[in-house]
Amino acid sequence: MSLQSSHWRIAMIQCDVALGEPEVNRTKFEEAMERAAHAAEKPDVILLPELWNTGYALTEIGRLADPEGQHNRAWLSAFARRHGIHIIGGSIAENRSGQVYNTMLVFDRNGDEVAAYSKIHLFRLMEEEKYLQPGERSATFELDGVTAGAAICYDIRFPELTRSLALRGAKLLFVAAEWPIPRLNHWRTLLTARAIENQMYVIACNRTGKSGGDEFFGHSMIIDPWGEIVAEGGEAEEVVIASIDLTLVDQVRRRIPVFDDRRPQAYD
Ligand SMILES: NC(=O)CCC(=O)C(=O)O
Repeated sequence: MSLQSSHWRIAMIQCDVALGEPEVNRTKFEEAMERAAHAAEKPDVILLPELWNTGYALTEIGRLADPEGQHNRAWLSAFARRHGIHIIGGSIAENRSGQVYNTMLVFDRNGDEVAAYSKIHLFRLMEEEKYLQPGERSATFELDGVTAGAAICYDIRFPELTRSLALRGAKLLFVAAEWPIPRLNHWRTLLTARAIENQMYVIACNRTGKSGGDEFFGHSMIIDPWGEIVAEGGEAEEVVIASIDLTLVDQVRRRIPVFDDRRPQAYD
C-alpha cells in the first residue's frame, strides 16, 4: 500500500489467551501475526485483543505485568518496523512504578510508538477496579496521516469518550476487548452505535476461549461509518481480515453533517 492510499487492509488476531502465561501468549500471538503479515494481501494494520499477555489473571497481575511495558514495547515495535505494518497492540498488563494498568501500545509502520492508552473505565463485573489503576487520559494518534482513537472493551459503553475522540479528528476507533458471552447483543449494538453516531470506522478485536468463569465469543468486528458490518468473526480462533475505504468517513459526514449540527451549548 502506498502511504497516500485511502484503502487499508485490517487484520484482527482473534485468539484464545492462556491465563497468566505471558510467554506462551507472546509466542502464540507473534506466530499468528507473522502468518497475517505473510498473507497474499499484506495488512496495513494488525489489531490484537485486550490483555492478550496475561488474560484476567488479576490476583497475580502485579507479578505478571510487564515492567514499564518494556518487553512488549520492544518486540511490538520491532515487528511493526520489520514488516512495515501499523500495530495496535491490543492491551497488555503493564506495571508502571508498582501500579498495574491495562494499556494499549500503538506503533506505526516505522516502529515508532505513537500512543500508549491505559483503560479509563475499569469493569467492576470482572473486578478490574480491585487490581488495576485507571488511565487518566484518552488517546488519539496518527497513522499515515489519518487520525484514530483508542478504546478498551468496557470503554465503548461511554459514548462521550468516543465522541471526544471524534471531535479531535478520529476517523477510526480501534477497540481491544475481552468481552464475554452473555452480552453479545450489547457488543454488536454498542459498536454499531459508536460507528453511526460518530460516522467513523469501528474496528474491534475480541478474544475467544474460556477463562475462569468466563467464556469469550470472538465476533471481532469492522463496522463502517454508515453502520454496515464490513467483517465479523465467528466464535473460534481466526484472523479476521477486511479492507476499508477511508474516504467513506468524509462522504458520510458530508451526507448527514452531524458534527456541524451539534448544539452543545443547549445540552445542559
Ligand atoms: N473486559 C471488559 O471490559 C468487559 C466489558 C463487558 O463485558 C461489558 O459488558 O461491558
